[in-house]
Amino acid sequence: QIIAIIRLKQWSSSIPGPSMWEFVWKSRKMSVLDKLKEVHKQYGSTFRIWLGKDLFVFLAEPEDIKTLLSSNHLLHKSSNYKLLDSWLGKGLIINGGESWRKRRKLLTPAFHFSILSEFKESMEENCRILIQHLKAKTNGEPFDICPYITLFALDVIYETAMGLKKHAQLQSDSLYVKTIHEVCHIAHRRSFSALYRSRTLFKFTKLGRKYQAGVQILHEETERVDKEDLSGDIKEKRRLAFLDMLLISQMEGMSLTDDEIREEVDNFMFAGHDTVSSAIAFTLHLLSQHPNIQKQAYEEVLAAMRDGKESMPYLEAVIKESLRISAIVPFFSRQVTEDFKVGSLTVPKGVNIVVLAYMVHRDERYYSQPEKFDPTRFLQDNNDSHPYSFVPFSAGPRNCIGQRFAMLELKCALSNLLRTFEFLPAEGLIMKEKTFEQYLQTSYSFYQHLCNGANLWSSKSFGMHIIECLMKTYNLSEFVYNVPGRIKREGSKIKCSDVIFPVYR
Ligand code: HEM
Repeated sequence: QIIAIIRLKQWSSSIPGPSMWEFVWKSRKMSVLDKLKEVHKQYGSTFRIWLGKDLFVFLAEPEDIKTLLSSNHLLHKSSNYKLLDSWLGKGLIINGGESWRKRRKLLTPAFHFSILSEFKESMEENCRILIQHLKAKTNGEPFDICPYITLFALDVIYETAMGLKKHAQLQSDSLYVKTIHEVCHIAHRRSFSALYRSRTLFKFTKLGRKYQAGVQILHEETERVDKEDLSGDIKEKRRLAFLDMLLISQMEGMSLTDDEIREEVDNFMFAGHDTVSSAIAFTLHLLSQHPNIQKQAYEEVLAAMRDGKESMPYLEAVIKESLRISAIVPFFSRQVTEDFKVGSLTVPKGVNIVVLAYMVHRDERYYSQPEKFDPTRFLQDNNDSHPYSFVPFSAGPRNCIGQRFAMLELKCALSNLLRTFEFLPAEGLIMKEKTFEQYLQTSYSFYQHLCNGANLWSSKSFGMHIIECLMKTYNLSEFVYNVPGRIKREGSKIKCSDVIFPVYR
């Protein structure tokens, strides 16, 4: 292995990129995405970063991305994904090669559009619950809408994956709901920490033990539903779910074992809730900042309801533009298992290649004023665009299997929410990305001290009080906050992910 690493070191010396020290040290002070943006600016659209013994080559050129994603040979995920294997096993997300191909073939019919319509009822019903909760909060005070949306998305995926109602929205203190949040947070933290990335060391840390205990709780829940489903014990059950389809295929002699089925359901639970809830939150956030766009979307939603039409092209463009700017999955990667030619590079076995969707979506050749939120980009026929300059769901054989499901859920949630509420930005807060991330780093302990047990955004006056204190302490002339989903500090009560002020229409 040492010889292989030395060879890769030699090969990578001709590719520009920062040293690991420079990257890790500097990204301590800013978000990883901002750091990648900076590296991209400095070194160009192909650059490399060594993280420990792993070499990552980043691509942000649509033509290179096309070569990579459309390959039928490059089907293995990078070493990064292994951090999740104790939870997700050999499910679709991290599995590779022939084993992945077999499972993907089995699971694809479960996402056929005729089956997806079965899930619409569950989405609508959960939207009604979400709206009831938000109505109760619209008393003139700004509040963080994110936790409500997360619970909504969790209920939808739980119901559609397992066929049962979780009622996360009604019982947010349930063990399963808490655990899934905790495990997601730990997995996120782990991927950016040199200490926690080591499997052996992680196991012995407090966080590692917490993670393992959480994974066990999640596995037990999926196994319980799986067994009950097999024995026909579930009284409450009434909807067809992904799990049923997997069980039917098992009965019909397809070769998925009980454990494999459990793994796939865990994968849907993971891939299907945080992505969708972040996308809804981002979109509402952007709409709250752009009242004219919100108005146009609202009018289209009303007209569609009046005319009994399903099609809402403007709302769809809003969603796409939001997915472009936010890039909910900002990068994803593959491991090269045999020499692979991409652009002018012949990438040797063992290298991880990363698609930097976040930067591709900001390529000025395809998106003029890329930071501007402008849904009309997706309404015009743009012959100059490149099909691989928009890859929120990835593309090619390993694209997102849940893409249609996600779009259906996004349209359902956003049309219902827009029909009922107007979303306003919280007063006094200006959105700027970078500064706040840097700012959080420096003021973390101060936040902990101030927030001490309270939800930062639970009341406007408390939020404003904290902001004033921070501004005074750090001698700042303006307070800025990040886009939703980017900043979620664990352990503290900081929740600046989405401060939106909904007004009941
Ligand atoms: C806005 C919402 C979503 C976004 C932006 C999104 C994005 C993505 C992306 C970029 C990938 C490729 C990741 C990679 O190559 O590492 C992916 C894969 C995947 N997604 Fe999604 N996703 C969304 C929602 C969903 C939903 C709702 C489900 C399930 C119901 C789902 C299930 C999966 C699965 C199972 C994979 C792995 C597919 C494979 O490798 O064969 N996703 N998603």
